[in-house]
Amino acid sequence: MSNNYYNELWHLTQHEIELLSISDYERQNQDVEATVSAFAAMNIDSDLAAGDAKDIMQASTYEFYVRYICLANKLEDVYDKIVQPQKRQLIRSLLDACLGRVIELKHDLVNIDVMEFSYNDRVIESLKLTPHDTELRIPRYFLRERRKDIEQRKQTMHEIQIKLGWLEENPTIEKLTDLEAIQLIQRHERARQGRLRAHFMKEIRILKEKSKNEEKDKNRTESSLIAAMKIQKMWRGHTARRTTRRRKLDEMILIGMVPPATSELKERQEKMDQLEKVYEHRYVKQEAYQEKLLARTELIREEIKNRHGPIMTEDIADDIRGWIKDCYDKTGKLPDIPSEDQGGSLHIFSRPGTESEVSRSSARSSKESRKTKEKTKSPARSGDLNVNENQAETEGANLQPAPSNCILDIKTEIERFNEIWRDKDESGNVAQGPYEDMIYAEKYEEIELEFRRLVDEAMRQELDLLQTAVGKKSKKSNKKARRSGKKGKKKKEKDLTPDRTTESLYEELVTNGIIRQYPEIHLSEYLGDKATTARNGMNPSPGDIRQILVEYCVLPLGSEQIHNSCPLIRSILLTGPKGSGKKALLHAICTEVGAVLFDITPANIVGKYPGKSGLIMLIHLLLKVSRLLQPSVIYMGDAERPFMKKVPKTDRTDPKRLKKDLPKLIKNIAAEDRVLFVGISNLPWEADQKLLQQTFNRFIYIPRPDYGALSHAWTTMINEYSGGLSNLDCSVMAKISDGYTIGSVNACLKEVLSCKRRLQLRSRPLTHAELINTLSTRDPVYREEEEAFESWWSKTPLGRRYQRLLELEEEARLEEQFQAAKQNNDKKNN
Ligand SMILES: Nc1ncnc2c1ncn2[C@@H]1O[C@H](COP(=O)(O)OP(=O)(O)OP(=O)(O)O)[C@@H](O)[C@H]1O
Repeated sequence: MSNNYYNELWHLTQHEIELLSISDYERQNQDVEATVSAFAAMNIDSDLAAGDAKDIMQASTYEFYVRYICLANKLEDVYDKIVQPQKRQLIRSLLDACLGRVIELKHDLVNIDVMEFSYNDRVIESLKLTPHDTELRIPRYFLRERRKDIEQRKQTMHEIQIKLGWLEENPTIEKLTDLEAIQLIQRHERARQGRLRAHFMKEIRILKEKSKNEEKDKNRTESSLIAAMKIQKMWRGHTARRTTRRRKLDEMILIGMVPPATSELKERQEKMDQLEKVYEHRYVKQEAYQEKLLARTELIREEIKNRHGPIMTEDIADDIRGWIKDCYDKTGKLPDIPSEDQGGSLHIFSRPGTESEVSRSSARSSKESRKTKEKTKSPARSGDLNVNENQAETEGANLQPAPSNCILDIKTEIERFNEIWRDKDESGNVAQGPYEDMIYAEKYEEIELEFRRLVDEAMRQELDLLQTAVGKKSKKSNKKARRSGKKGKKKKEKDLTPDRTTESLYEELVTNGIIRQYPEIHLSEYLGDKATTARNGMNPSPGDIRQILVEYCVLPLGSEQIHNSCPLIRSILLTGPKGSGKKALLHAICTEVGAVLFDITPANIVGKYPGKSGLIMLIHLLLKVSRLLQPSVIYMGDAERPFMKKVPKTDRTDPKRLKKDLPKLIKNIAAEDRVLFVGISNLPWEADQKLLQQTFNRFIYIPRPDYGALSHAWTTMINEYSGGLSNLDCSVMAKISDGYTIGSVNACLKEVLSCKRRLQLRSRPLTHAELINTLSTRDPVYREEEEAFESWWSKTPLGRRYQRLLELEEEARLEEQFQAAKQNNDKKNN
C-alpha cells in the first residue's frame, strides 16, 4: 500500500477523532442529568431512551469507549506503516492520548457497571460493529522500537547464564565417526527387520486362525455370486461414504470451519510473505528517515546557534533592559525578573495586554503550549478501587465521569495537525522524507528559549549589581528561592547500593534467580472470543480477560505517556482454577512490552537474602532495579501465602517473610515508574482479605471456560497439534469437556498427539474416544471450587459494591411493586 493510502487514512482518522473528541469534551463537562437527556433525545426511537439514568450513562460511556477503540486501532495501523518521521511524532502522541482515553473510559465504565467487565450489545449493533472490532490492538511500536534494547538484555542474560554454568557456550553437536554411523544404521535396520518379522508372524498366526474358522463357515461363503455381491455392496458403500465426506469437507472449507487444502494455503502464504516484505521495506525506511531527522536536527541546531546566537542574545538583553528602564521610570524601583519556574523574562512579555504578547503567543511552539497544558491538567485519577470504597459502597454505582487528562492531549494534537498538516502541500516530497523548514522553526524556538534562560540569569546578576549600587538590595528573592527549594525537596529514599552499577545489580538478581527468563507468549495466543453480555458480573470470556489486561497492564507498561495520563494501577491479582492460564497471561504481559520479570514467589526466595537486613536489601533491589530497567513486572505466585492466617507445618518456604513488606513495596512504586506488581493465586480465600486488599489494587477472576471458548480452543489446538490432519468434530469435544479448563485440554492433546501418533494420523484418524479417555484422568473444576471463588469474589471491594448495587436495585423494585399495589388498593376502595 502506498504513502498516499496511509496519508488519506490518517487524515480521515484525524477528522473522526476531532469530531469524537469534541462531543466527548462536551459530555465530560455536562452533569449526569444533561448527558442523560441529551442521549435520550438522540436515541428517541430506541429502547435506550427508555432506560434509567444508569443504563443511559452506561450506553453513552460505552459508545465513546468503543468508538475510541476503533479509531485507536486505525491510528495504530497508520503509525505502524507511515514513513514521514515528523508525522510519526504527532501520530504517536495522538495514538497514546486516544489509548489513554480508552483506559479512562474503561475506569468510568467500571464505576458505572460496578463490574470489571462491561457489555452493551445494543451499542455495538447500532455502530454496526462485531465484538471482534471492539478488541483493542496492542501497538506494535512497543516491541519494534525497543527491539535493540530487548535483544541486548536477552544477550546479557544469556552471557550471565553461561558464566554461571547454567548454559553451555556454543553447545557442540557430537560428530559421529563412519564406524559409529554404520553401527547405528545397522542397529536400526536390525530392529526394523525384527519388527517386520514379528508383524509377518502375527499375520500368519491370524490367517491360520481364520482358515480354521473359515472351514467351519464354508457353507455360508461357497457361492461366488454371493461373494461378488458382497464385494459390490462394500465397494459402493465405501465410494458413497468417500464422496459424502469430500462434499462435507468442501462445505466446511467454504464456510471457514476447516482450513483449506495445502496448495491454497501455500498460495495464500506466498501472498502474505510478499506483503510482509513490503512492510519490512517500510520499517527500514522509517528507521532510515528517523536517523536522518536526528542527524539533520543536530546540524541545524548548531547552525542556528552559531549564526543567530549572538544576535538573539543581544535582542533579548535589549528587550529586558528596556523593560527594566520603563519600570524604573514609572515606579522609581528596580523590578525583579520572574524566576525560571514562572517562565523567566518570557512571562513579562507574554502578560495579557502587553504589546509583545500578541506577537509572541503566535510564535510560541506547540511543544511549549503542550507543557503549559500539562501543568493545568486535571488531577490524576486513582485506579485503586479501595480508595473511595466506603463512599461508593453506600452509593452503588458512580455515574459521574471522572476528569480526563487525555482529552486535553487529544485536543493539543488535533490543533497541531490542523495548524501544520491538514492543508500542507506535499507534492514536492513524494518520498516523504523529513521537512527541513519544520526542523528549523522548531529548533529556532528551542534555542531562543535556551538563550533566554542564559540571558535571564545574566540580567538577574546585572540587576543585583544595580540594586547594590542604588543601595536597595533586598534579600527577599533569595530567601524565596531558598524556601521554595526546600519545599520542593522530596524525602529521598536511602540508596543502599550507591556505588553499584545497574549491570552488576542485574547480574546479582539473575544469579539469585529473582530476575528470570520467561517463555515468549503473545496475548493473541490466549484463545477465546469476547462475550457480548454480562454473566453474573464475574464470568468473563477469554477475550474480555485479554482486553482488560491490555488496558490495565500492557498499555501503561508499554508507553510512558499513557502511564502518566491514565489512572494508576500498581498491583493486580489474577485468580482462577488450575490450568486457567494465569501464568500464560503473566508471560504474555511481559512479552508484549518486553518487560523484565522479577519473581518473588515464596518458594523462589527461600534462603535468599536471609534475615531482616537481607529482606531490606531485597526490597531495595526490587524497587531500584525494576525502576532502572522499566518496564518491569514483579511477580508473586501463590500470592495468598504471605497473608495466610495459618501456614501448614509442612510448608518450609516461610511465606510470611514478605507479609509486612509487600504493601510497603507496592506503595513505594512511584507513580511515574512503569512497574507493575502481579500476584497469582489458586486459593485467594485462604488469605487474610484485609491484607490482600491492601496489597492489590485490582482482582481479576478467570473462570473455567464456557462452551464457546472450549470449542474455539479444541478446534485451534487440534489443528495445531495435528498439523491440520484431523477432522474431529470439536463441538462434541467442547460439550464433553464442559467443566475442564483450557489448560487441561492442552495437556490432554499433548499427551494423546505424541510424535508417533501424529505420524499415524493419515492412516489412523484421531478419535473422540482417545481424547475422552485421557481427559477423564484429569480433574475438572468442581462446583465447590467454583463456589469458593464466587463467594471470595463477592468479598472483594468491587464484589461488595456489586452486591450492594443488587440490593439497592431489589429494594427499588420492591418499593415500586408496593407503590403499585397501594395504588390498586386505593382505586378498589374508591
Ligand atoms: N485460553 C487459553 N488459550 C490458550 N492456551 C491456554 C488458555 N488457557 C490456558 N492455556 C494453556 O494452558 C496451559 C496451562 O496454563 P497455565 O500454566 O498458565 O495455567 P495456570 O492457571 O497458571 O495453572 P496453575 O494454577 O496450575 O499454575 C498453558 O500451556 C497455557 O498456554
